[in-house]
Amino acid sequence: HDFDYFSKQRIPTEKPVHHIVGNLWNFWKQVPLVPDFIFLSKCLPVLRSSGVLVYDSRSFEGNRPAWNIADPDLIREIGIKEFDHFTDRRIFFPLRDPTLSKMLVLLKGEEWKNVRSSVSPVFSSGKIKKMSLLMESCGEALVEQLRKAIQKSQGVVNIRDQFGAYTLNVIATCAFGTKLESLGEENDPFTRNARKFLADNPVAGTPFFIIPFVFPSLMNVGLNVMPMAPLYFFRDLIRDIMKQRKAERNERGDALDAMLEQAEKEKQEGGAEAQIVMTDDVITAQSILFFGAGFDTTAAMMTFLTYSLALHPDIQDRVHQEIEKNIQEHGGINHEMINACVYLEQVVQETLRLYPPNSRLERECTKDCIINGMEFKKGDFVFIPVNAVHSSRDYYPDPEVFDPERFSPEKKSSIVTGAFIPFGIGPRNCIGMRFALEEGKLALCHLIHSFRILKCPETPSAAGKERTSIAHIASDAINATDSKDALRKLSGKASLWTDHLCGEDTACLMPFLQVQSGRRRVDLIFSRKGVPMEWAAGVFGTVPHKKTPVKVKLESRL
Ligand code: HEM
Repeated sequence: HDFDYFSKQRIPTEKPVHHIVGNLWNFWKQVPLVPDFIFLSKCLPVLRSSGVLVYDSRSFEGNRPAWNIADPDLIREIGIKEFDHFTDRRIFFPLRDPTLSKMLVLLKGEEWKNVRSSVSPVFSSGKIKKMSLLMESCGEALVEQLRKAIQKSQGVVNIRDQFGAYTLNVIATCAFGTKLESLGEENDPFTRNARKFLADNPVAGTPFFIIPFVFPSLMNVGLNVMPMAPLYFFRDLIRDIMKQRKAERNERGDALDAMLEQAEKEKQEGGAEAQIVMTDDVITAQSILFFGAGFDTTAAMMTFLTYSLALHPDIQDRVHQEIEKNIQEHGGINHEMINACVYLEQVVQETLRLYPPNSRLERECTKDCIINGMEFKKGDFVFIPVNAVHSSRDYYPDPEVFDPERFSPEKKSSIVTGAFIPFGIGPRNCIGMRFALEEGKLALCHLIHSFRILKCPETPSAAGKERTSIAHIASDAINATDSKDALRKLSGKASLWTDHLCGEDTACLMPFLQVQSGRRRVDLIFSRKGVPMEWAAGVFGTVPHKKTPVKVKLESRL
């Protein structure tokens, strides 16, 4: 491997920490990575001028070079214009099961392209409208569930859990064609397996977790760090439901129906077995994937939106008024009604900007190419730090402020393409975006129509402030005279990842520290300083988690 790969292109590079595993060693051992801070402070001016931060990720990702791209122009080049050179993502955990390995996220090249275009019609606006009818009952069930919950706790609820149960119910209904009678009931096999499937990977935080990063080939020869039992449970469940569906031919209007319909269409159009993309295996794998990809992300969006409304009663009042007006006009909470809520859409967008559920986009270079004078080689990784881009002053004035006006019809067009990427970018963006927005907005309309959301003593301190207070620590550290020592003290055992770094903005540095460092120790470091923490899922970034309750008070409006 050419360790001067980036320096030859006059791009600053981070020095590797360990010859084989690099910084991943630190990720596991949770040792301080002070040089990272110094490296980053050197990079900042470069980053500011070019919008690109690059480091030799020999240290992070085995011996593969990785680019960190924070500049919207380049993000557009890679995500859209030069997509043919960046079609794939790295596969963390290859699944050898012939069915499960067909999940979109595990596919590359032509196979991905074929499955993606076959699955896309499942999320067409017509199909979403049908699924919306199924979601409506889940929204009503959520309100019921919340009413029960507030009776027990003087109105104070952990909305994260509540929304988790709701998204589980929606997926059960819309992807698995089954209904959860009792939201999230623990002894129900579906819920039990779902929890296992969506829980922390037990291997995370142990040395085994770095294996797929450093020795990906071992994963291909049978080593597995994923708990497989729940995946097999869902695989078998879907197969049974599919058999039943085919036999009964009774249409429910869910994603499974849409996929079966697509399979039928391909059979009629293509004829030969070999031309059918939407096979039973592909359908089964996607159903499970929708579950994994859509559960935490959507619950996060809903959690942070509700939380933001608790902190901003004026914004809440405006959303509420709009909802009531549209309920009147459209005869209830439904697909047409939520689409008429323009301000709600702004609030959703701003939530996704300030709290993007996926903090990193990833691409793998599939063909050598030169973009803006930079040489990308086949096999290079490209990382796009979503949170960093969304928190950059260059694209958002006062980025730490929750301000839905940024997305008003008048101002929206001035947002730079490539600087708002909560659902990714280009042909490999989130296939479930419309689904997520529909399910999220439906439930939020039910929630806001039925309850007033209030801040209470249990509510974590303001999200905006949280960032600011963390930013203070960061700027103290960066301005400290003996920076090395100050940083050592500050960082404790934190290792640094670049996902949340942007420009010279120290405020952005810290969420990245907060989020992307080994979780246990960072929790510790910040909680000792009285700084509230979001739960951090190691390399995967911030995802809402039951370990960090977000409590608000709900007061019935009806
Ligand atoms: C607020 C909720 C959600 C957010 C913020 C979100 C975000 C994302 C992001 C950032 C990506 C990567 C895109 C890229 O690399 O350019 C992605 C991919 C994906 N998402 Fe979502 N997602 C959400 C909900 C959902 C839902 C509900 C589903 C399914 C029903 C879903 C299914 C997928 C799938 C299958 C992919 C992989 C697409 C591919 O590789 O072709 N997501 N999502």
